[in-house]
This record gives sequence, structure tokens and C-alpha cells, in this order.
Amino acid sequence: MTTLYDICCNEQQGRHLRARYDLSRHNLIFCERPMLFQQSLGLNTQQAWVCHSCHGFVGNAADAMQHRFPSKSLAACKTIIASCRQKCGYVYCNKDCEDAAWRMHHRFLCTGNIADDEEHPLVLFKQLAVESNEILLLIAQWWILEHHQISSGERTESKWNDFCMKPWWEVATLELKHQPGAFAETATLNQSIRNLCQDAADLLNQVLQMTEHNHTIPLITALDIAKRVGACEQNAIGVRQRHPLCREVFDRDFREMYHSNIVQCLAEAGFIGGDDCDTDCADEDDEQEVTAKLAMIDRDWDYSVDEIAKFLSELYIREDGMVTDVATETPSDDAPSMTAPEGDDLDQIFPPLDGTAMYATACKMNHSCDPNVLLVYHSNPSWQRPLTIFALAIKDIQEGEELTISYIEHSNKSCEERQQALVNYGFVCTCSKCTKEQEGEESKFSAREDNDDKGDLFGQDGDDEEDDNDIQTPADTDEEDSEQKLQACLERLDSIRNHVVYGATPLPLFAKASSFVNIWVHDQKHSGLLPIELVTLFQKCVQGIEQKDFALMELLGSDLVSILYSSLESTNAWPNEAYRNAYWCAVVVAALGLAHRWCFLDALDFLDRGMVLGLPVRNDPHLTGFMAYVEHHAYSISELPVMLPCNILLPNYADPTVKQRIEQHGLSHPIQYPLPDELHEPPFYRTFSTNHVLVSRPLVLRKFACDWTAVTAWHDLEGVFGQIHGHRQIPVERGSMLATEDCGRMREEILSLRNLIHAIRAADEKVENPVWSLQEAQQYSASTIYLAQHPLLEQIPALKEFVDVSPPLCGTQGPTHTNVWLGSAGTRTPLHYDSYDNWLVQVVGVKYVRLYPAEEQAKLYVISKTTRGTAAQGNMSALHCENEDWQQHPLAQTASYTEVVLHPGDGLYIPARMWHYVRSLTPSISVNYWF
Ligand SMILES: C[S@@+](CC[C@H](N)C(=O)[O-])C[C@H]1O[C@@H](n2cnc3c(N)ncnc32)[C@H](O)[C@@H]1O
Ligand SMILES: [Fe+2]
Repeated sequence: MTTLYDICCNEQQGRHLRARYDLSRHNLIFCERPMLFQQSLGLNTQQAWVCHSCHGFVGNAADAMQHRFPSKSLAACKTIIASCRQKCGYVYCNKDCEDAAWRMHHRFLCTGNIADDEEHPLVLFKQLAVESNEILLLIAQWWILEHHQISSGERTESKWNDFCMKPWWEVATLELKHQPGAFAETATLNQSIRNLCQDAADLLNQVLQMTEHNHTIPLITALDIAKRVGACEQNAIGVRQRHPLCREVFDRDFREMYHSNIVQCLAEAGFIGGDDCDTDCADEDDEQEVTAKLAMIDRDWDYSVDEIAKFLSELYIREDGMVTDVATETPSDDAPSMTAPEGDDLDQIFPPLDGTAMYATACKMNHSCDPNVLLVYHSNPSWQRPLTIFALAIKDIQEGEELTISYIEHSNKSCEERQQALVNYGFVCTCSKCTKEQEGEESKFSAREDNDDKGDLFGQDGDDEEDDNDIQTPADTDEEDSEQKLQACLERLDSIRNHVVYGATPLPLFAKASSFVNIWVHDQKHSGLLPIELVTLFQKCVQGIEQKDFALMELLGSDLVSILYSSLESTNAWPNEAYRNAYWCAVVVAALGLAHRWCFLDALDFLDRGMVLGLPVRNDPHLTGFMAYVEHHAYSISELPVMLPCNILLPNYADPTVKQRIEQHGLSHPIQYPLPDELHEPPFYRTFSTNHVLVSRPLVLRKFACDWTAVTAWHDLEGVFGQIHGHRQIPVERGSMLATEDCGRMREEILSLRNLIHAIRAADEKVENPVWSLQEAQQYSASTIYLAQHPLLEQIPALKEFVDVSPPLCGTQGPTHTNVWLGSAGTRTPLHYDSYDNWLVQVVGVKYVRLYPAEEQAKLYVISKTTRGTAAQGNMSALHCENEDWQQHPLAQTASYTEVVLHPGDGLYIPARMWHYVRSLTPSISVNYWF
């Protein structure tokens, strides 16, 4: 999906955004996370306990309570809050966040080792920032990130300088400029800012030189600093993010995750008493399974939202920071005075995060007093992806129209007052509203002010809510028990609904995706393939879709996903296509609901799991638009500001000792020549077909893929797979089917690409050299991890750009399946055959392959079809290649085979039914085509 806007630039308007398509009111135009953020210093850093990497509040409810009220001994910290490795006092959500911040900028700016050195330039720099302008701290980060270089080459991005960058001294004197007689004052201010910038530059340069001895980060000048501070003055947004305990307490997901924590720590702290915390969600008798599941939907929390909110809002804070429960404590006369938080304003107990952020796209929008876009903060349900900004259309917008926001709070301001408020931006507003008002047509506009017009670029309170009045509870006519439960559940939803920010999925995408569901459900009605209870639930989904009841879609969709998953697991129904189709359909319903709530990462998780476990209709024209929409927005909020350097070791193939290392250490024995046929230039398909395909003769084609961008780009496993696509969920195998020890036995899991890369890195660290021997592969079998035979290019279409999706050597029809194999060193694929012709293309790393012709099958101890388990298809051999048990498998000793080592860019043609065994000698990525 392309963006819904274009970034344009002209002399009058500077950089600005224009709608690329017609947009409707309530459409989400884009969302993004800040490229830079600086928390307000002082009290806020102490009270709002946030991660210094992603800026989310750290820990769970218990941690937050503990942090805020340390004198109470509360539940122990259950999450893994990480502290800075140099103990500077910074905290992070977890080790990942710590690591990312460290690698991005913190290694330059950490005071952990130097805290008591008052003369240290870093200490002096921070002091200067505190005394003059906190933004200087942001500038230090900016400079480092802007010049961040990684080992595999430079990746400076122009986005860092794509702002109006008037020097600070010019911006700061804008206001004085218009005052008569302020000439001397202007000159003094101008000079003192120049001096300040020079001091800051001198100190920062010393810091940079001390940390980075090879000077990959250039020195900064006073002007560099001034331009960036100026840019912040005119582009940055003041952000305030409420503490989850204040805000998210109204959210269903949040409650689900933190409910017991909140209750527990409130109880332990004595805020609530005598609770009997019963978890009686399944008090049902042994009714049908589905009915029981339905009861789960209607699970009752021990305490309702209102109750929890009430607990929190009724807490009193004393001036010494202690919290008391008003009901249990009567203040004595000499007790410090108490202040009660107002109504539902809980910010006093859990203060919000305050700070300044730079957003690369939002900062390119110009101001209008009659804007068509509103920026909204809405942290997704959990505590993740903080500071995400959502740009919402508040009017119908035509293609080509400029997208504008209001920089100021202006509902009741006159034109003159607005111009005054805008003075620091250095322009006179000539928007239609200002023009008309100056022509004396004010009345018309003030009448038009509506609720939506809350667009204040600064100091947004993040509480804007869009209540979609179209949404109604579907009327229920049926009298069934499940109906009643559903009804109760819907009633409960009503209260949640009002607290959700709605930004509609573009109607055409929604309509198409939901027609997919409608059609599928309609087909199920009479097919008899699914139990009637499930069909009924799916029909409820359709009703939800028709009524645009997104909360119901989310709830029912995700519950159906878990119901189907447990039936698939417990009855081993994986081969049951009806169930897997249903799984995919449920996933789409849940994703439709989640996308409406802008939970794009969660929606994408569902879709990914659906692609892995369900039977997705690949390239279904109904779904592609919606899936691209979800994918697009998920990507824009999952990005880190810069790519992290790669920590996974891969051999440098240009180094002749590497070849030696592979042969002497990696291989279990010297390769027996002759090899399979080998070519260095691709043959014509017809020649290849005649000489190899028709006669089942393998072929090695060196440099098959040497011009694929994947060969270089994917070398950076960490950047491409760990970061850009790190949030995608994929199926992996841990351990090996060939492992002899229990702990190394293969297990299947679904995890994120980021975690796969972490696991590859962890395996990589077991052995000093990136090339693993057979013994190492066996010894560390439990650490090996493999995304094996997965259609990753279908799942992440963006990856197709890096490879040839239809190589000519796969014939005129092109490949029927394309799979990606991504894993650590030491992965071993047992001896087996496939019924397709196969091109195995090595992209990154080195693999050893052994091939036995089909004629040798009699000597290969084929595992019979009647055996249970994965090998039941008659295409697996019991032989442990490279580690054969000749006693048990004597015939194999005489079986003839060929073998080959594949390097990046090499392709191997494996004929259909030819037996093959594969071992990765290094971390490796391959692509294979069945044709
Ligand atoms: C947040 S930036 C917007 C992007 C800016 N146009 C650019 O080229 O980078 C704010 C600056 O844009 C310019 N600007 C914003 N709204 C404007 C308007 N309505 N008329 C003229 N200039 C405007 C002012 O120079 C202001 O300081
Ligand atoms: Fe205006």
C-alpha cells in the first residue's frame, strides 16, 4: 500500500502534505512514532517511570504501584525491567529496549561511569542543557542518530534534515522583531544564544571524541546545533501521555492483562480489603464445549472497570506522597492535609509522561485555523508503541487538497489573537478562515465550530474521543442460551465502546474484506463441515459486520480464533481444511475489529497467525487491500529511528582462509568428487530441461542469484529481519529431528522474526567462528532454530523485491511454490524427497547438501507410511546422514550419492523424488522454488 498523502514542496508553502486520494471524514491518513523524543526533566523523570528507549511506561501495574509508592511493600516485580548496563539509572522495558538504546545513542550519552566526575564534558553538557534548554539533550541524540553508521555501510537518511531549520537565534528573536525599539534587546539575545550554542558544541564534541575513537560521527558546529534547536522550536510537538493506570483502565485488553495485578497490588497495599478473588469464570456444568467457550467470552472480572476506576479515583494522596484509602483512614488533626484527585482525573496519582517529540511526517503539515486533519494520541491497548500519533481526517478531503492541522488552541480566539499565538512560527496565517474573518464574516465560522475541532498541535491531552454514533447493538430475536450470553456480553461492550477512539478503515477496504467473510460464512451454512455452534458464532460475526459493531467483531473474532485453535490442537484436526479455513476467517474478523481501533500490530499478528495456521486464500482480491492497509500502518509504528548494527557473524567469503575453514572445520569429510554437474553461466531453459529435468540429473549453477539484491541486503539479518520486519509472526523449528538427546528434539513454535534473529544470535555466540562443524551442530542442537519451508514472500510481499520471483529456469509456468529458509548455523534437514522439481538457491551463508538418486531408495530405509508423525508420507528416510549407524542401516553404506557446498548466490537443481539432506554450516538464508 502506498501512502495516502504526498509530500510536496513549493516556495510559498514550503514542505507540506497533500491528499493523494479522496479521503472521507474519520479516515486514518497515517500514523507514526516520533523519530526523536525528550522527556521533560525534573519531577517528570522521577514520577513518570518510562523506558528510555521506547518511552512506554515500564513494568506492569504492580511495578507502577511499587515505583510510585515505594513505602508500601507490594507485589514483587513480575516483569523484566532492565536497567542501563552502566548503571546510570535509566530503566527500560526489557533487555531489548536497553540494547537498542545503547546501540543507537546511549553509549555516547551515558553518565553511568562518570557520574562523580563533575568536570567531565558529558556532565557539563547535561548541566548546560538543564540550565538553558532541555532541547539540547534532544539535539545530542539527533546528531548521533543522524550520523549513525553501521558496519555494513553508511545509511544516513535525508529525513533527518528535512525540516525548516532556521537557526535558534533567528527563531528566538522573531517575537522581538516586531516590537519597535527592541533592537538592542534583540542583538543581546541573539549573541547570548550564539555563545550558548558554541559552548554546547564544544562540550558535545569532546564527548563524541572520547567515545568514538575512529570518528565515525563528525564534529558538530554551533550552527549545526542552532539549526536543530530552531527546527525543534518550529516543528516539535509537546506530548503528554497519560499513565496506563489512569487511562487504559477502561480498556478491555488492558484489564485482561493487568486486572489481577491491579487488584492484587491494591489489595496488598491495603487499598481494598477482604477480597475473595474468586475466578469463577467457568461455573458452567458440562455443556457442549462451544457453550463453555461462549461462557468464557462472558467471563466476569472480579472487579468491574468502574470498580477499579473507583478504587483508583478514591485514593487520597497525602502531601508526603503516601496514598491512603479514604474509607479506611480517618485523618487525625495533625495529619498532613490531603488532596483528593478531581473526579476521574487520576493524573495526580500516576503522573503522565511529558516531553517533546519530533515526528518526521506530522511535522511537515502546515497550519490552518480551519484544519482538515486532527492529530490524536492514542496509545494502543497495552503499554506498547507509546507516543504513536494518528492523523485523522476531520472533513471529507479531495484528492490534491492540502492536509493541514491547527498549531494552536483557537476555538474562541479572534483572528488577531491567533496571529499572535503563531508569531514564533514566523508566518502570518492566510487560511480561508483568517481571510474571511478579516473581511468581516466571523459569525459564519464561529457557528461552525464543532467538537472535532480540538486540533491543538501542542499540549494535546491525548483524550480525544470519536464516538461513532452509527454503532448500535444488534437486536437479538433468538431465545437461545448462547444468545443471552452474547447479549450480556454486548451490553458490557457498550461501556467499553465509548472509550475507544474510532478512525474508520477506508470504506472500500472494509466493504471488500467483510464481503469475504460474508461469502465464506454463507457457504458454511449448508456445507455441514463445521459444527452448527461454530456456524452460529460466525453468523454473529456477520451481523456484527453488518451493524459495523467493531468491538463485537474483535471480541468474537478473537474468541473464535482461540476456540478453533484449541479444537485443532486437541483433536489433531490440522488436516481438516474446514477448520483451518474457519481459522483464517475468524482471523480476518478479529483483524477488522482491531484495525478499526488502530491496533494494527495486533491485527497483523492475527493475520500472520492465520497465514501460518489457517488456510489463507493467498492473494484473495477481497483481502489484499485490507491486509496491505493493516501491514502498512503496522510497519509505520514499528520502525526504530535508525538501523541497528548487525551483531550476527557471517563469514567474509572474499577471505581465502574462510574457504579453508569451511572445508576443514565445517565439513565432516572432504567432498567426494565428482560433484554434480556444475555451470557458471545459466543455460537456456530448453537445454537445462533436456539435460537435467527430463533425466533427473542435479545441477549446480554457480552465481544463480549473484545479482539479487537479497544477496547483499539480507546479509544484514539484524536490520532486515530483526528490525524492519521484526514484528512479523512466523513458524519456527527449534532443535532438530535428528537430535539424539531429548533436549535437542525438534519443537515447533510461532514467534516474531525479531525473536528468531535473537535466537540466531544466541546460537551464533555459542561458537567463536561462524562456521559450525558437524559436532557443533550436534552438540548445540537445542540452540538451533529454523524458519523452514515457509512462504515468507507471500506473507511479506515487500521481500519479493529482493529476489527473482520467477526465475527463467523454473520454466514458462514459473514456480508453483516459493519457500524461504532462514536459520542459525547447525540446522539439519533429515534425508527426504519432494515430489516437485526444486531449485534451492543459497542467499546468505553456506550450506552442505547431499543427494541420493531415486534409484537408491531401496537402500535408504524409508520410514513407512504407517508410522505416526511427520514422517508418515513415505518420503522420509531413517538414515542419519553424516552420522550413520551402519549396524542398523548396512545397505546405506553402498548407496551412491553426490554432495555439494552452496555459497551465497549458488543455485542447486534437485530433481523431483531425488533424496536430499541439508546442513547449514553458518547462519543461513535460502529460497527454494518448486516447479
Ligand atoms: C511544522 S513546519 C511545517 C512544514 C514546513 N512547511 C516546512 O517546509 O518544513 C512549520 C513551519 O511551516 C511554515 N508554515 C506552516 N503553516 C503555514 C501557513 N499556514 N502559512 C505559511 N507558512 C506556514 C512556517 O514556516 C512554520 O514555521
Ligand atoms: Fe488562520
